[in-house]
Amino acid sequence: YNQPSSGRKYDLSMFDIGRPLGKGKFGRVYLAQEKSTGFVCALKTLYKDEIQKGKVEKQVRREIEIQQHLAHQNILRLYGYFDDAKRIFLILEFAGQGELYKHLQREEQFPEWKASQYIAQMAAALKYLHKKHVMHRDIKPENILVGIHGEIKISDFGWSVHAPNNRRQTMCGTLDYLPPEMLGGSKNYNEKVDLWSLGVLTYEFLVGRAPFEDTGMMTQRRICRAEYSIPAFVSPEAKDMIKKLLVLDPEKRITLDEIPNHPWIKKHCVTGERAWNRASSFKPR
Ligand SMILES: Cc1nn(C)cc1-c1nc2c(-c3cnn(Cc4cccc(C(=O)N5CCN(C)CC5)c4)c3)c(Cl)cnc2[nH]1
Repeated sequence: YNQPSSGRKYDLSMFDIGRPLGKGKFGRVYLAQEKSTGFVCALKTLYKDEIQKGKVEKQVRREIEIQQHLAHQNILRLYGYFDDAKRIFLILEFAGQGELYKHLQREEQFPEWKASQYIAQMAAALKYLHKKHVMHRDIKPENILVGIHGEIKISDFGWSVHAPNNRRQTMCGTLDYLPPEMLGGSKNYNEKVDLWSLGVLTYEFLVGRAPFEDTGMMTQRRICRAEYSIPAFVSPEAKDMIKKLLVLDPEKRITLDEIPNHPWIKKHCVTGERAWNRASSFKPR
């Protein structure tokens, strides 16, 4: 296929709309096929009145502006967008295995080899983002999709901004993933916020719940003190990785460059021959 390009002008009549794939706060996502090329994509519809009511025009504009200029295998592509009287349409990459949080709910916990490969892919995507001085700021399972080959793809750039950021953000949704430096509305933080969230994500992949999960105020207090415990079934290498990400001082967190060489990543990283064997012996569950 030749994929849609952001230079072209699109309208709804150019797509055959398929089944709904999911829904979010401001609209739904549909499976769609671009008629002239047969290209399969995900069409995300956002209702303009909902966006105005939710006062998130700036966020949507930023999501489009940022995601449109990104091209990485672990970041969901935004090929283009168009609008009609009532709706904005985002032409997104179709992720063949859907939403990661549903996989995590079904499996409860991921085996260490799978969690390790997911975190290696997240680190590669974040390294690409940070090189462009973009910080995501909302890394969590609900914002990650799974591609047809089981690779993960960061989606939903509604909270991403260009770093460094000194704008106050009203937070909604769970506090579980917020780093200490973003709590209490402090303004000056940088890309290292994504490293803390990567630590929370690693913990949740392996344990099946977030490390600071608690009632409102208690969650904030436990985050600010980095108060969490890791169950005994978690391997020493994985424990070490979590400990090196969930560090209060952003400057003391393990860096994205160091992650690929960490024992927990090297132990499960599958490349070359072994990757081929694993893939060819794959038996669907
Ligand atoms: C389902 C499914 N099954 N299979 C086999 C494949 C899929 C599939 N889904 C997608 C989806 C998809 C669909 N819904 N969603 C969830 C969704 C839908 C609409 C909006 C949101 C949303 O607002 N988000 C903001 C809040 N954060 C937390 C969250 C984001 C969020 C994403 C996309 Cl975008 C691309 N490819 C897909 N492939």
